[in-house]
Amino acid sequence: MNPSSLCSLQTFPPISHSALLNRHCKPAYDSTARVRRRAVVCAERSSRASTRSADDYYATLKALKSKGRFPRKSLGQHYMLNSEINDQLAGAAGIEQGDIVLEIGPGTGSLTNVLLNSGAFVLAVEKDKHMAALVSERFSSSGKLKVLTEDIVKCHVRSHMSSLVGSTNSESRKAKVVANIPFNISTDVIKLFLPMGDIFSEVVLLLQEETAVRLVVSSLRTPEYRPINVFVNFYSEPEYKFKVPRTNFFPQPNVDAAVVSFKLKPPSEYPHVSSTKSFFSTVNSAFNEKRKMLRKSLQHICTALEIEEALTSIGLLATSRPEELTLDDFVKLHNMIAKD
Ligand SMILES: C[S@@+](CC[C@H](N)C(=O)[O-])C[C@H]1O[C@@H](n2cnc3c(N)ncnc32)[C@H](O)[C@@H]1O
Repeated sequence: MNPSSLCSLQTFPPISHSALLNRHCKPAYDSTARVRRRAVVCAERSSRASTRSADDYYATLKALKSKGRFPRKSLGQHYMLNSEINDQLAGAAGIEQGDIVLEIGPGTGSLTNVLLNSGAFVLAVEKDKHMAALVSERFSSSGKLKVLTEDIVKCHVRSHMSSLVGSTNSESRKAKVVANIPFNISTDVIKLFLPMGDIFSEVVLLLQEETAVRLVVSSLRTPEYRPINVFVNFYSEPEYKFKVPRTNFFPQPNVDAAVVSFKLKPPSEYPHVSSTKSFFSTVNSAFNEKRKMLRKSLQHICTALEIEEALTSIGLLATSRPEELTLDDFVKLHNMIAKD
């Protein structure tokens, strides 16, 4: 087994917030101390091998302490301790020299480091002003990082990206989003970025595993199939990449994570609907009362008879329920019954 595969098996025990801020804090158990010592050896080996500074457990604590910070739950601050996973995240997005990458929530900069080392120009959007300052200072000499202290959900992504693409002369290549995001803004981030296939080619996210499965694997006729699945498939080709056990984060969350890549469709490849607003409003209405047949739940759009006729003309049962329709079925149904 080579040293890098040893690193990937490394687990990191949780530590209390008070211990984090305590200068003289010592691990409570011998076994914990051994695990942590191994983590440091591993990090030293990989930094010797790759000339990258490691973002291991101790480096993360040190970085946080330098700003007098401890992880905030409200901001979903679970920092990545395993640089191999950051390498794999960047690898999943195929990051290469000259790419423009938007990173959401750089935190201490462990992923930012990998992205910059891959030759990308990074626009990092960080809500926590202390972490934004930390990451700016850390990479101040790179000349390839711009940090915005903003909430990504309220950020004017398009205008920031267009000024960046202009200034870095990369008009021909689309940008990418690569991020380990707080779990509580996953849906907002997906709704914000998936319809941006005109400026981004892919969005690679580290999500809560359950969310990752729900977005990518949920299939027809299962209780998990929801309007968000129709949305995701409308704008992208999603792929579940790999699971990331919770032990790789500090502090350790209560759930595992997983990496998902969304290859964004260019607008010319979106399914043809008269209006996306009216399409998604139809899909949402269909799922509002999931147990109801579409001929009932869509009666605010047209009569039950018209819905039955539309369903049978596209090869579906007149009694169909929403969880039985693929994206393509919804598109056909909408185009037959929509009034706009
Ligand atoms: C899960 S941590 C990941 C940190 C770092 N990328 C890593 O992998 O260790 C999430 C980061 O997102 C930041 N954050 C939380 N909510 C945000 C928001 N709405 N907009 C931008 N950044 C946010 C947090 O402050 C934190 O730094």
